[in-house]
Amino acid sequence: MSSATVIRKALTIAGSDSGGGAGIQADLKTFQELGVYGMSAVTAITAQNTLGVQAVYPMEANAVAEQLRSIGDDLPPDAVKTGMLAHASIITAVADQIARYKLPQLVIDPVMIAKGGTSLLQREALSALIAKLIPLSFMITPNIPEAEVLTDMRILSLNDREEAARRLHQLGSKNVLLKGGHDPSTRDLVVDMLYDGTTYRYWEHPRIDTRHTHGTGCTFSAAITAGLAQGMNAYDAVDLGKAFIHAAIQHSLQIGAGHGPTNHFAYRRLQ
Ligand SMILES: Nc1ncnc2c1ncn2[C@@H]1O[C@H](COP(=O)(O)OP(=O)(O)OP(=O)(O)O)[C@@H](O)[C@H]1O
Ligand SMILES: Cc1ncc(COP(=O)(O)O)c(N)n1
Repeated sequence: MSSATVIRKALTIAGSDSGGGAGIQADLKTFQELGVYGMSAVTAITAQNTLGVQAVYPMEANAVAEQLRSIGDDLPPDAVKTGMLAHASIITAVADQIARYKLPQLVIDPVMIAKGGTSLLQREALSALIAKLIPLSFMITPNIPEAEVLTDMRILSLNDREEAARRLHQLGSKNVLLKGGHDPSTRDLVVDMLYDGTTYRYWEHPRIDTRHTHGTGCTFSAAITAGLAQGMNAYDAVDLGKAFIHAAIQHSLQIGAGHGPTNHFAYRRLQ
């Protein structure tokens, strides 16, 4: 690498997954695979493996703020993503530091519940997410259940999705990416939708028949963040994210006795 090479930097603000398939670990692996320097602010430590979440230890909000100050003072990122935020106090600290350092290109993955059912966000934290963080975001990437909670509506059809995307856009996110992994109505396909306030764009992929999908949402939003850090627009970053997550699910890893992780090596090996 020549000394003139520009190093793009991406920051993840998320929980640690000891099993390495989701959270901070998935994000940093994804940044690395996509050629972006990865940084992290840890919001919670989870004891977790492919069988589920055994314990959750949220950080103190001030510990999260201090990590963000260390990064903001010296290593300004080109794009930022949030994952598990656990508590309202952590959300407030994150929003304050993002505003203070004017951190750009914020992608919010509004993580609420782990695949096994463990809550990763206190119910009372929702109003802080909506009032403080979403208005700062460049993109929000809810799955269908998360979008239902944030918009207070049922999403049963593609028309409902468009209505939910409009409501999320009104909350202040410039781009809304509604993920279709949890939509049973599309059966053999997974359909993701991006709304920028004007246009709805769709990505359709064959649904891969696997139970090894631990960390799909984290990995996908990290790949989008890596694309944004490299200067891509919203559409191109989502396109990159889709290619990355599809390859990672197609070649997902059968490790552990439960739901294995996606394969972060797969995209680059296929290039
Ligand atoms: N079985 C599958 N086959 C192909 N693509 C999938 C499959 N499941 C999910 N995806 C894709 O993976 C990405 C993440 O989608 P998903 O809806 O699972 O997010 P998520 O529920 O937030 O993930 P997580 O449960 O890890 O938080 C989306 O682009 C979605 O279309
Ligand atoms: C620290 C952390 N962050 C996010 C998830 C969501 O991932 P999944 O829904 O695949 O369990 C998780 N399980 N753990």
